[in-house]
Amino acid sequence: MEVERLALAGLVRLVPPRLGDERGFFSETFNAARFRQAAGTDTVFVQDNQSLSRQAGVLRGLHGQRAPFAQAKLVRVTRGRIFDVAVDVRRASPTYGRWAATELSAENWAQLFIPAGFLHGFYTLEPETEVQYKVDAHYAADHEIGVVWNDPELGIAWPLEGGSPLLSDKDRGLPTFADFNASFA
Ligand SMILES: Cc1cn([C@H]2C[C@H](O)[C@@H](COP(=O)(O)OP(=O)(O)O[C@H]3O[C@@H](C)C(=O)[C@@H](O)[C@H]3O)O2)c(=O)[nH]c1=O
Repeated sequence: MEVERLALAGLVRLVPPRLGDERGFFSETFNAARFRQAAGTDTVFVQDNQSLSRQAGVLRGLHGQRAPFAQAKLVRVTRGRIFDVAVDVRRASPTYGRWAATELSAENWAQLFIPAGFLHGFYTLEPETEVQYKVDAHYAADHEIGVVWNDPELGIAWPLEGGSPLLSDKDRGLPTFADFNASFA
């Protein structure tokens, strides 16, 4: 397994091996023991999620959940390609408010582990993009938190292609990072 630690502590990019033969390939996309060793975490996942985005230029994010339902996520792409982003909103973190990104695709087979305490979002770079991710806490609608994708203070360099991204109504209405911070004051 290829393991790369990204610039923000705890963020890990993993590429599990693919064993190819004339039929195609086989891959252990999640192996608890190998994952624990590679990511250096005791995370126990309790829910698997999948989304399909019909077109390139769909943006979902930036999302998280408040304690006690904060979620660590292990994200991968089984069809298409995304620009995947994590924003550090761990209150005591020296990198609070900083973001990191990596490309995940069905082709590169990479996964991103995002610890609890980050916001997560992605932008689809191809049509019919299928994202699958494991989370370590159940969905809790009344504990959802978020920040608007284009917040100027965060300054995420989304690789926008062809104008405005396609967003949900909920994501269009997310607060700025300043308002998000004020809600903790
Ligand atoms: C996230 C989630 C949503 N839902 C429901 C709520 C709603 O009716 C429908 C679609 O939800 P959303 O619009 O929030 O879906 P989406 O915008 O794809 O939200 C996801 O975005 C990415 C970036 C993440 O990191 C995820 O954790 C999640 O927040 O699915 C669940 O039932 N369980 C879940 O775990």
